[in-house]
Amino acid sequence: MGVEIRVEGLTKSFGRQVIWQDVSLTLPAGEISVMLGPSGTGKSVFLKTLVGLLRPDRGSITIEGRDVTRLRERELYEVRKLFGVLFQDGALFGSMSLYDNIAFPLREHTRRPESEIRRIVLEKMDMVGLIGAEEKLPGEISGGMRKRAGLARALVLEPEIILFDEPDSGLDPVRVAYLNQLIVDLNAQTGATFLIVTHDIASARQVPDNIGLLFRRELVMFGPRDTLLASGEPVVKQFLHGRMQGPIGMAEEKDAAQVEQELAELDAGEHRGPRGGKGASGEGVSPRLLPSPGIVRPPRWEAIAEREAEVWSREGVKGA
Ligand SMILES: Nc1ncnc2c1ncn2[C@@H]1O[C@H](COP(=O)(O)OP(=O)(O)OP(=O)(O)O)[C@@H](O)[C@H]1O
Repeated sequence: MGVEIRVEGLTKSFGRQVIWQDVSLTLPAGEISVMLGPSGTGKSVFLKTLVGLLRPDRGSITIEGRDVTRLRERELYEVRKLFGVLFQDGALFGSMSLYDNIAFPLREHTRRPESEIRRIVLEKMDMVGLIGAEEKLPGEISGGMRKRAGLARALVLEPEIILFDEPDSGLDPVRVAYLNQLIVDLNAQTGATFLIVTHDIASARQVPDNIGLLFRRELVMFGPRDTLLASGEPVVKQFLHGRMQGPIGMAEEKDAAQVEQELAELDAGEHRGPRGGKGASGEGVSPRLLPSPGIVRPPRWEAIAEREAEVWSREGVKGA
């Protein structure tokens, strides 16, 4: 399971405001990719464009041989069945129990009998650790549980692609750690292609196979996690290490002279940034989060390990 998404030359603007231009990348089938970028760089717009909710100005999005940007509403409806989406707040119906919320896509899009719906809903609730909470209303549970319920709902139609819009927003670090493990486990179990938009650097460092970074209306870089973690590109480095020093400013991009001075200071070791020294900001290629014991790992995990070892030896970076 899991399908590839090939994006070529994609440009999106609203009126005269260009959001991003000439974005090209391939989300490999069955892998986890993360899209990073400062606020307002159009990450959510990117997700909406992939599912055909927004039309780009130019470019193509190829999924199973079809270009999403050129499909009519009827065909788009079919392609959308390949997708499961986890919205920021879980997007649950407040007046429905968790069970009914999770059953909703099955009742809406299939003619399956209630007995089968029950089997599927309970299976997905079990996968996300929500057994026993079937009758709860969304307002009666924590934010973390709501996200997991949203995830169970995104899973019921067995999608080939799952899009996560800031799954970790509003969660404490422990809940984020559990959610990350759940994401890695679900990816190994379902084999679906995952794309996660997040601001959480720790998650971006450990969870994905691939990382992309949007900045200044461009896709600065997209590639294997280990390549980006070892990258010397100033924007990538600043973002992945959560530093103030670098091209990304508080509200606006900084001028070139200021960036140069900050980077020179950093190199000279005069200024270690808000999080302290090298180790504290987690530099280097940190290890991948592995699927939990007992979960059968898809064959690609071996290839990932080989690829990472290759980068480590090329970059001379030691994995932890
Ligand atoms: N439907 C729309 N019409 C006009 N402008 C829009 C529309 N949707 C988004 N925008 C604009 O596109 C830009 C990017 O928005 P988007 O929400 O995708 O950013 P983001 O990177 O997801 O931000 P954040 O990280 O803060 O969630 C913003 O300037 C926003 O105002």
